[in-house]
Amino acid sequence: MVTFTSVPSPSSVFSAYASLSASIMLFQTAINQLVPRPLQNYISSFIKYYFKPRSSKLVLLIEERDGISSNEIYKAAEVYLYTKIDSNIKCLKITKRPKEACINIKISECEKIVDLFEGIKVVWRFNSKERKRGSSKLADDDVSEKRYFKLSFNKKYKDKILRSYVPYIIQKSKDIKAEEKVVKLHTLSSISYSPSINWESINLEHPSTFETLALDKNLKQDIIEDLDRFVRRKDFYRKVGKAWKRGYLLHGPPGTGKSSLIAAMANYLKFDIYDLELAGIKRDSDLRRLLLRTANRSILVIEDIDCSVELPDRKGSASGGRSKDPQFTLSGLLNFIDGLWSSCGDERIIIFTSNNKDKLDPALLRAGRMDMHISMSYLTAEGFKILATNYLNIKDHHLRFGEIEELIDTMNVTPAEVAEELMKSDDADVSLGGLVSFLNNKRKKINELDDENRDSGIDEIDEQRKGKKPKLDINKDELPSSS
Ligand SMILES: Nc1ncnc2c1ncn2[C@@H]1O[C@H](COP(=O)(O)OP(=O)(O)OP(=O)(O)O)[C@@H](O)[C@H]1O
Ligand SMILES: [Mg+2]
Repeated sequence: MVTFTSVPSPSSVFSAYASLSASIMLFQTAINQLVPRPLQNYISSFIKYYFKPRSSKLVLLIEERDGISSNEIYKAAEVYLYTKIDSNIKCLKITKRPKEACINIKISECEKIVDLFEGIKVVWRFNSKERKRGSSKLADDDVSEKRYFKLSFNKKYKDKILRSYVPYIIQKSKDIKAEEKVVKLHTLSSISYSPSINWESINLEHPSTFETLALDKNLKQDIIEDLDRFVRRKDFYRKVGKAWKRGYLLHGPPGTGKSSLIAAMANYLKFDIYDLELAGIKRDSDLRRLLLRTANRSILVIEDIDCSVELPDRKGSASGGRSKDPQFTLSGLLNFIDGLWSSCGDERIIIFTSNNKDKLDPALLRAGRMDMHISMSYLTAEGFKILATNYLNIKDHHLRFGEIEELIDTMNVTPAEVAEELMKSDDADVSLGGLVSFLNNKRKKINELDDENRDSGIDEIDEQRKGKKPKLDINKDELPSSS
């Protein structure tokens, strides 16, 4: 809640005010004898109102609470002002609640913070008043504190401050909080056969980011742009009547970075991950409950979707306890998710991963289902350089890069295989030497296999083993472009 108060400006107007008050008193004495009392009062208040000196300052009172609900502007100001604490401040308040991890630092009552917004000077002060709740018979500790900020500035900027500065502070505090947010990984609780299957969470400590991912740089750029577009399109989704969600299908051989990409996306957006292991779910009611308990601004992940839906105990066998239920199919699951998501929840991302796109249910591949199909391919020379920077801190070039890049270009090797070699020693020369041996051995094995195939009359050498990289397969099922 914001309230306005006019405040007399101290020095310049004070003397004028004093002499004016004296004249008013003289005038009052003179008319005291002539004019009846009620009329006197009226005239006096009329004169005081019109001759009172006007202040150029306006103060906004920003109270912590508005009735029983909290005041968003107050909370935002607390977060924002923390970033404005500088060396001029001499007195700060620090607090820490028992369950909090870090110390909260706030400005204290004796301090003021001066801020500049588009050339306008504003001054912030913090105030608090103790007040007893209810009757005077209450115990001493039943005292509440009324806390508020006073934001003062020249009143000619009232509109600018209300229309631009206050929204700016709210947005800024949201950005600061988003930056500080710790991303969580939610997994199904270990008592998987209990009827009360639920999510449990830990901090996602996966360090993967888009910088550390060994991926084609155009593909990386495409993914980042797609995510950015998605999060800023709230109004657009509403306008076209689509649920604000986005689906990605990541497919590619094991060790090409599908899980690492999911972690990078979560770290980039600061979205929590819900890792839904379908094998742990026995009842549709559990699935529905779990999905309903996922939060907004989150990523729902179903890994190895081609395997998950073919579990024997999901097919209605007695052991699965679903013998009378209709078969649990992928399309059923997708419809279920679609239905729930269309009716509740905002800013949701769903990601399916698969090692084999050919095995996938057509329901998943049909147009409009997954918005973006991302093929995670084998390592390229460009990707190798990213891994060398990550693991060995080599930023420019190394003597062994030439032969390594040549080998990588002629065979399918996963980033995971190369990463494992690069971790074997802190010494770059030793690690890269080990990698060259590993790649040469792999090359030799591929050649031997090719020879065997040729001898047994198989002309057509499998493209994968021959060394061709799968092409990037970005199947964007884009929404119409927004204005
Ligand atoms: N593209 C990549 N960029 C950087 N590191 C990678 C990449 N791919 C794999 N790695 C490394 O290999 C490890 C395994 O990769 P990840 O688990 O992401 O592969 P995956 O495709 O999910 O494999 P799977 O199909 O077996 O689940 C990662 O922890 C990471 O160290
Ligand atoms: Mg994985």
